[in-house]
Amino acid sequence: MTVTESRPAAPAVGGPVLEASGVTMRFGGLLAVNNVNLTVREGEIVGLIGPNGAGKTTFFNCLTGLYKPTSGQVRFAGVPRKAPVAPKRKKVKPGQPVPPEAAVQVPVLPQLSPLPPKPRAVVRAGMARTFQNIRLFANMTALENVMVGRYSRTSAGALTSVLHGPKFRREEAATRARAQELLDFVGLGRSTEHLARNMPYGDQRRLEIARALATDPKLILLDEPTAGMNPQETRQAMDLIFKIRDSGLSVVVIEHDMRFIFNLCDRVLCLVRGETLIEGTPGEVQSDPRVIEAYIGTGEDDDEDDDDRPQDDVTEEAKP
Ligand SMILES: Nc1ncnc2c1ncn2[C@@H]1O[C@H](COP(=O)(O)OP(=O)(O)OP(=O)(O)O)[C@@H](O)[C@H]1O
Repeated sequence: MTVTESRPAAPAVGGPVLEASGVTMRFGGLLAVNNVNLTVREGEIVGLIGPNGAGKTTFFNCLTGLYKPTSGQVRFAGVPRKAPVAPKRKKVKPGQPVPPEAAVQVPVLPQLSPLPPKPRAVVRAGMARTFQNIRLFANMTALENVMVGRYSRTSAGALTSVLHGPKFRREEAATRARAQELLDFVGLGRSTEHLARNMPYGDQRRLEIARALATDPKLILLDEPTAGMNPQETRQAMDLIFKIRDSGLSVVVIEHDMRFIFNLCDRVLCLVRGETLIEGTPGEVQSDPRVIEAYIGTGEDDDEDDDDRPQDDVTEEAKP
């Protein structure tokens, strides 16, 4: 398995941004992730590979704080990560008047796919992520999708934005301008007014990245960013990730496409059955016979001609 091509020279790598030590995650009796360590430095692109069910997404979820690991620790910018905690609701006894704050109904956005729990908690930590399945707001334009990502960064917040309060109006112009800038950055500058549901698949993935970037993260985590892409879209996705890295961010990426990973990443962590098989440079990982062995018999390959493009992914997820 030798698939490394020439890649742009990486800028100097800085200090640790993300440090995971001894991360373990159990689901009942199932040990999905077992004692995994990973350090991601400033300006680094780190790949996470492994056969199906190896624990990649679970580990990702522990890194972002979506899951609280059963044991181990994740530090971001030196600060321990905490899993998001749902806000407590005031209990109302039967027969008692409902307090105004409990009676407020959050307006339903023109729906939309489900958002992960407490995305703002992840954002506040300076991390952003995309998901395996595209989670765009199908009936919103590209610009609106990115603006929604940006609202998690503004003091007005998503609720105020929907209600069009005065604070929202003050911030809207800046939000719109930044969203346009990000669309230009990911190569979607001409698709501003296109509805997400009508955009080509590769563009939808770019749009997701633009929305994640709208939160001004220091680290972006991409879960299978090229799933279902054709070779040209995959090449463009690689160029975009290099561009993101060159803009000063660190990147962690899960992918099944080995050619993509080995050409993109500075370091690669290979998980098998929840445990670290090897962590090293692309050269070290791709020449390790255990990595090849781990994939044999799984039915997985890195054939770029496979047409596994999900159809109507965005509309399926985001149907009203
Ligand atoms: N919420 C959950 N509850 C119970 N088991 C889970 C849960 N999430 C994942 N698992 C199990 O944990 C193991 C690791 O799953 P995970 O999705 O992290 O693997 P993966 O490497 O990301 O796989 P794939 O490449 O197929 O996405 C699998 O056996 C999976 O069935």
